Amino acid sequence: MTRDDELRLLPVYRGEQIREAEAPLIEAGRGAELMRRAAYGLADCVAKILQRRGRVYGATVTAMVGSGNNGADALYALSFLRRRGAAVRAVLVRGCAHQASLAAFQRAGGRVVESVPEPTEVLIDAVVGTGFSGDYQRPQTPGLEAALSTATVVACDLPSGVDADTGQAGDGVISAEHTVTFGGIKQGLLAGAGSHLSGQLHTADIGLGPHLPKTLVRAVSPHPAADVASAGRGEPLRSPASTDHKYSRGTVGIHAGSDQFPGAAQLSVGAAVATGVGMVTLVAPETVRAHVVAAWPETLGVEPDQQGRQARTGATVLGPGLGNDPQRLNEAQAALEQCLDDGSPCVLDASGLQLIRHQLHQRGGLGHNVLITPHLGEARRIAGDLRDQVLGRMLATDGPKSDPVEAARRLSGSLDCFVLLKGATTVIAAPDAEVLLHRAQTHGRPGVPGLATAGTGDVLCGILGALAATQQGSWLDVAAHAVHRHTQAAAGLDPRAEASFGASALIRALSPSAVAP
Ligand SMILES: NC(=O)C1=CN([C@@H]2O[C@H](COP(=O)(O)OP(=O)(O)OC[C@H]3O[C@@H](n4cnc5c(N)ncnc54)[C@H](OP(=O)(O)O)[C@@H]3O)[C@@H](O)[C@H]2O)[C@@H](O)CC1
Ligand SMILES: Nc1ncnc2c1ncn2[C@@H]1O[C@H](COP(=O)(O)OP(=O)(O)O)[C@@H](O)[C@H]1O
Repeated sequence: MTRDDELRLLPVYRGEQIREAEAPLIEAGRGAELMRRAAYGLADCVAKILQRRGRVYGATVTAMVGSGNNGADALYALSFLRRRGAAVRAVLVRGCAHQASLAAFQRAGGRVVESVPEPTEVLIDAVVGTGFSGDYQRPQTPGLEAALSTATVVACDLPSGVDADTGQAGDGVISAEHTVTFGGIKQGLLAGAGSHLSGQLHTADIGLGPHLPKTLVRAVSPHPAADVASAGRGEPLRSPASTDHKYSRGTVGIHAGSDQFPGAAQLSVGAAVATGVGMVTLVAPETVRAHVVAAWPETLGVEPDQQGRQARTGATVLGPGLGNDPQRLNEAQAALEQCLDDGSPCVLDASGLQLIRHQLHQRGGLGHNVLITPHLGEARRIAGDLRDQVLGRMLATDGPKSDPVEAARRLSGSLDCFVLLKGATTVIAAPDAEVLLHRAQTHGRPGVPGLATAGTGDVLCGILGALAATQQGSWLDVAAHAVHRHTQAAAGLDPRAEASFGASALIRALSPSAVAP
């Protein structure tokens, strides 16, 4: 287990990087050893699932086996399971299979079948792994659909038909409850559709460690693969010193809310207060301030035209609920320019993202003190402003070029700022091409769907502002902690992922002792 203020960072690879790492070992004649280790890892995971369901001896395990090495891993895994007394079956989806593994499977007592037998307790999906290309059609094997409603599905390396790099997947891909991935976590298991199709992730160490390249992409954990030997630790959060006063602890200024959207200010301010910060200043019109200060009396309210006379805050949040009021946007523009001049951390969210276009004209980019936090739709609008069609295609939800990881990286490079692309997996990209992926999950399983509700982005802004004001790390570390806290609070509120809470409940979950609005 990690401490709350500490994050595990796990390396994440593209399929090609794993293949390159395997190549010297295969050339040295160690391909069979890699495969045995992969198969052992898969069999071990399946055996644990069977033990939880009852017992391994006598259980039925069926694999959908393709003609490449991915299918071979499954055939060897079935041979291991046969030795522990399981009844093992293989459907040869392409009519043929890797010869040595098929021979071993049959020697062990496994049976090749034409349909998925009933009952099948665990179904292994091993049609295609990193060798996948083109379109994927789900096998039309008799009994498969029936088995999918009762069996636990375990994907071998990655669900068949998921792109190992982008996570893109067609309709036919079978959703796995578990994926046992070999050598290192593939990007496609955490991005795009792959992030929810892959289920709970397990990493089998097949000895590639010294051959794996340094990767610029890492996953923010905890998740069950946190036992990966190469896991690193993120910067821990700094607690306030006993000698701190409110100014030295860190102050955040939030430009949020309008007559149309006063609630956004309340959510951002409340989240900043609950996260913990020396002082929260809200820059907003009187009607909004009255509303927010009634809920959070510790807030310092400032009239927008007085903002220049206030002491500067350590971090600034610009955007939640500002709407399209030109005056409010001009005020936010002035605050942004001040941040760009003094280099203090600044978050641009929601309406604040409209300020980007002007800055591009003026300065050609934003700067490394700025973090923008678009969701996919907002990122597509920015791609339009940039007239970047390639980026637009990468940001399509399910188009052939959809690639959220590369999209966030490209946006970060174009704007010369940090990018936090929100979604079920949040992608945090730095201008130097480093990327952190945070898959929202509950007990290791993908999905905190309760976050899909209006106002949770405003809460995230408040957390980001408070952490930026009180921490010294780079935006990459601060944003990872913020997204993690946000998701943990939601998962804690909603352990069964029933999506039954509103954004204001998240604030109380961040700090139960914060005054309830
Ligand atoms: N290298 C190693 O030693 C190690 C590799 N390891 C394992 O190997 C996996 C990679 O194995 P791989 O390279 O054999 O590719 P793989 O994923 O089995 O796919 C090739 C097969 O898929 C088929 N196919 C392709 N596209 C398709 C489609 N659209 N729809 C349907 N089928 C399609 C293609 O058929 P074809 O089109 O050529 O007839 C071919 O038969 C990797 O994920 C890991 O599990 C581990 O054991 C560690 C050691
Ligand atoms: N299905 C989901 N699973 C996990 N997190 C989600 C999901 N949908 C949305 N989120 C998270 O919820 C937040 C929503 O932010 P945003 O769309 O800006 O909301 P709003 O503008 O209404 O406050 C983001 O942090 C996003 O990552």
